Amino acid sequence: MNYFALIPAAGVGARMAAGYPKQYLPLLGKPMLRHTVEAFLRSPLVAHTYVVVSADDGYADDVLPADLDGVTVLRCGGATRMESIRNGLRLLASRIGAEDRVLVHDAARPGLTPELIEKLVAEAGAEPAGGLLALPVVDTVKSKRGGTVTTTPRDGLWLAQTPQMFPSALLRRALEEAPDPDAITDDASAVELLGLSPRLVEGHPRNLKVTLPADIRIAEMYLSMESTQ
Ligand SMILES: Nc1ccn([C@@H]2O[C@H](COP(=O)(O)OP(=O)(O)OP(=O)(O)O)[C@@H](O)[C@H]2O)c(=O)n1
Ligand SMILES: C[C@](O)(CO)[C@H](O)COP(=O)(O)O
Repeated sequence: MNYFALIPAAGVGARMAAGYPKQYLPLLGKPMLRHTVEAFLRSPLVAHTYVVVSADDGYADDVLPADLDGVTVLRCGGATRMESIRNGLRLLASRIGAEDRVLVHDAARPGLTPELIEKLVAEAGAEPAGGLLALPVVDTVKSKRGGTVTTTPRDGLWLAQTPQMFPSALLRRALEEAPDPDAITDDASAVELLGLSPRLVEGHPRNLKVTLPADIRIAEMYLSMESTQ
């Protein structure tokens, strides 16, 4: 069994509003996507990394040149994150075996480390339903429906991170059969819809998703620190 990384990197970064896709923003002088890919290139567990970009992407060839070993750029991005992943899996059907594990990881989470990849694989590599990094909720959680505000018990609540790792055949089936792919914001939820429970593996705050302008400084702070502890 081999482990492959699949990185959706075809988003436009509307909430970042940088004027170009946020995965190419410099963090400590290096493009975000390059930080993200390097976490997988540094991991001895990962056989190969595939990055999905949009067909008209004008940045990826500079950030991930063709002579960079261990990574392949696929120009098959879709209109949503789910579509980009599904298109990537379709292209890779002959290269990734049914029981091989696919680690889907957002380009926009550059704080991932080889140690976090190793932890995910150690704790969920043998799980038939796969697993994902996630963080237990530590704040008090409020719900607002119309004008009514209530407090939701935080026991058992987790915030999903990536990588999210599944046997490739299971992930393919989950994404192909998802009734409303637009409503699915992570891969695990497609697997949950098949009646399965992916394992939650505690991640780390450094693996934040860079979404808003304020996240850039936080990501740079974590990237300047060596340890995940
Ligand atoms: N059509 C899309 C949309 C998103 N993504 C990727 O999915 C990850 C998580 O998405 P998000 O943070 O929402 O990125 P964007 O869609 O770029 O951001 P926004 O929603 O603010 O436009 C990112 O690595 C993004 O590049 C993708 O591959 N294809
Ligand atoms: C996959 C994800 O990063 C898990 O937290 C998240 O669901 C992506 O969400 P977004 O709506 O694309 O920002």
